[in-house]
Amino acid sequence: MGNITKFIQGRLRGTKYAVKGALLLLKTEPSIQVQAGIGVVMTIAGFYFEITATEWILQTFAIGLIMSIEGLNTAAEAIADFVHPDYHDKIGFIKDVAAGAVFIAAVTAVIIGGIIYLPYLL
Ligand SMILES: Nc1ncnc2c1ncn2[C@@H]1O[C@H](COP(=O)(O)OP(=O)(O)OP(=O)(O)O)[C@@H](O)[C@H]1O
Repeated sequence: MGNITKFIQGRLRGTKYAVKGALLLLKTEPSIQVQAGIGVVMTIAGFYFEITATEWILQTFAIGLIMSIEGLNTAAEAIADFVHPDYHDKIGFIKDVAAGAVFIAAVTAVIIGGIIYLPYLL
């Protein structure tokens, strides 16, 4: 088998696991389910207000940003619980900063949403 074929097969396998992980997140993580729901509502709002292409890009980016960081937060929490199931200050720090990253993404998304929709509403 050629190197290129092996390379493509490896990438396809990687994509399969990545899709599996994304579906796992959507099936099992309440936070991601809420964010996906908000993403659907914002997409409907985008069609309703007929937002511009640039606004679609910003909105899609904001939704993707928050959901991907939430996924990393879930992974960090799972690693923390696996390596140290008991209470520990370091585990608390790891979980707090991971949650802080999601918060920063959420604030960013709210600001982007405000910039896009306030002119349509006012
Ligand atoms: N093992 C631990 N040691 C120290 N502090 C912890 C530990 N587990 C949780 N905490 C503290 O409790 C907070 C919440 O932790 P938890 O694992 O319940 O996350 P969560 O935000 O509720 O998770 P989810 O995203 O699943 O809702 C952490 O941010 C941390 O401050």
